Amino acid sequence: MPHFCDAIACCPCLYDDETKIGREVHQRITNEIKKAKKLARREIKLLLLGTEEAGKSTVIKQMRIIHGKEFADEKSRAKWVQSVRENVLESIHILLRNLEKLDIPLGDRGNQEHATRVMDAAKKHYDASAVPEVFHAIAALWQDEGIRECYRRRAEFRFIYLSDSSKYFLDQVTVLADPKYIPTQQDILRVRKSSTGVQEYWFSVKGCSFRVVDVGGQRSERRKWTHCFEKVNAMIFVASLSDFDQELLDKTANNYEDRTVNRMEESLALFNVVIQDRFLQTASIILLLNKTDIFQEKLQERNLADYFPDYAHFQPESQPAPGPKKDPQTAGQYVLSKYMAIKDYHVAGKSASSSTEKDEQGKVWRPQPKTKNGQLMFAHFTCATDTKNMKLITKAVEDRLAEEALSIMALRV
Ligand SMILES: Nc1nc2c(ncn2[C@@H]2O[C@H](COP(=O)(O)OP(=O)(O)OP(=O)(O)O)[C@@H](O)[C@H]2O)c(=O)[nH]1
Ligand SMILES: [Mg+2]
Repeated sequence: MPHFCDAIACCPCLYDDETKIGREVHQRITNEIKKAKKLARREIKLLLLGTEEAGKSTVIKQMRIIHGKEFADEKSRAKWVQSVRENVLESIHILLRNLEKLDIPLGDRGNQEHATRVMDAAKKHYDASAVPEVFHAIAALWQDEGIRECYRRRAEFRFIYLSDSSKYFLDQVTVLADPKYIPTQQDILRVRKSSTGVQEYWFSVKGCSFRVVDVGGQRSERRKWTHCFEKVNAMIFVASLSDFDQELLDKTANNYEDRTVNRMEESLALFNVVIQDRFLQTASIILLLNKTDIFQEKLQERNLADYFPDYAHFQPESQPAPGPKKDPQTAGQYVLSKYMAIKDYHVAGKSASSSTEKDEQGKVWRPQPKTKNGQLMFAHFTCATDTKNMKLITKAVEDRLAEEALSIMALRV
C-alpha cells in the first residue's frame, strides 16, 4: 500500500510531521464519533401516552421536580400564576353552568351579582387587573350554599366536568388573589392545562440520559402521536382510575354520538391500539394506574359495578373470596386485570390472568413481567400529585430502564 507521501509524490521526510498530525486528528475525530454513538445508545427514550387528563404531564412535572431542576426557585414558579388563576375561574364557571343545569338556586340571592361578574370574566381573556374584584366574587360564591350543593352533586354533571384540582384551588381562593402570590410546587402539580403538540424533557440517571416525550391525550391530538413512536425504549401508559364514572367529552365531534363513550373504556381501547403498534413492539411497557386518591374517594359514593357490571363477580387471584366492593385494592386489581387481559391477549399462548405482588409499603403492585420479543410490562398504582409516592415509582422505573440499557450496551461493546 503506498505511503500517504508517496501518493502525492514528494519527499516523505518533508511531510512526516504533518502526516503524524493528520493521523492524530483522524484518530481524535474517530474517537469522538465513537463516544457520540455510545452516548446516543445510552439515551433512553420514554414516551408517555394515555387519554386526556390521565396525568401524563403531572408525571413529567414530578420527574422534573425529583431530578431537582424545576420549580425550585420563585422565579420559575411565578410563571404559573396565570394558569392557577385561570383554573380557579374555570372551576367556578363550570359550577355556575351546572347550577343552572341541575336547577339549584343560589343560597344567597345577593350572590347573583357575583355570579354575573364571574360569568362575564370567564368569557373574556385573562385580565390581571380584574383579579381582585373577580376573586372577591369567586370567594363569596364558593361559600354559597347553592354552589356547595352543586359541588356535592358533581357526579351528576354531564360533559362539563370540574377539574380534579378544583376544590384544592377554590379552598385557597383568597391566597391566590394576593398580588404577592407565588405558586408552590404542589400548586403547579395541581394545575390543569391540556397539552398540545409534542414536548420533550431531558434528565440523566446512572449515566444514562433520559428523553421524556409528552403528548396531548385529547382525540384531536392523537394524530400527532405516530411521529414520536420511533426508537422508543419504554412507553409509559397513564390511565386514570377515577375515569370509570365519566363520559368522554369530545370537543372535536360534530355530532353528539361519540359523547357517550365511558372514559375508562376509551382508555382501555386506546391501550389496545398502542400496544399493537409495530414501532412499540420492542419497547418496555409501564402502566401507571393513576389518581388512586380520587378513585378511593369515588368508590365510597359510586358503585363501580354500575359502570362495569362484571366487577360484581370479580375475585382477585390473591383473594380467597370476593372482597368488599368499595375496597380500593379490590377495585384497583379489577381495573388492572382489564389492562392485563388486553396485554395477555396480544401475547401468544397466555391466558388472561396475571399474578401480582405488593411492595414494602403495600401500595404498589407489580405484575410479573410478561415477555414478547423481549417486551416487558410493569404496572404501578400511582397518585401523580404525591411527590413521595412518585419518587418511589420513578426511581423503580428509571433504575430498571437504566439497567436494561446498560446491559444491552455491555452486550454491544
Ligand atoms: N388528585 C389528583 N389529581 C391528579 C392526579 N394526577 C393528575 N392529577 C390532576 O389531573 C389534572 C390533569 O393532569 P394532566 O397531567 O394535565 O393530564 P394529561 O394526561 O397530561 O392531560 P392532556 O395533556 O390533556 O393529555 C391536573 O389538574 C392534575 O393536577 C392524581 O393522581 N391525583
Ligand atoms: Mg398533558
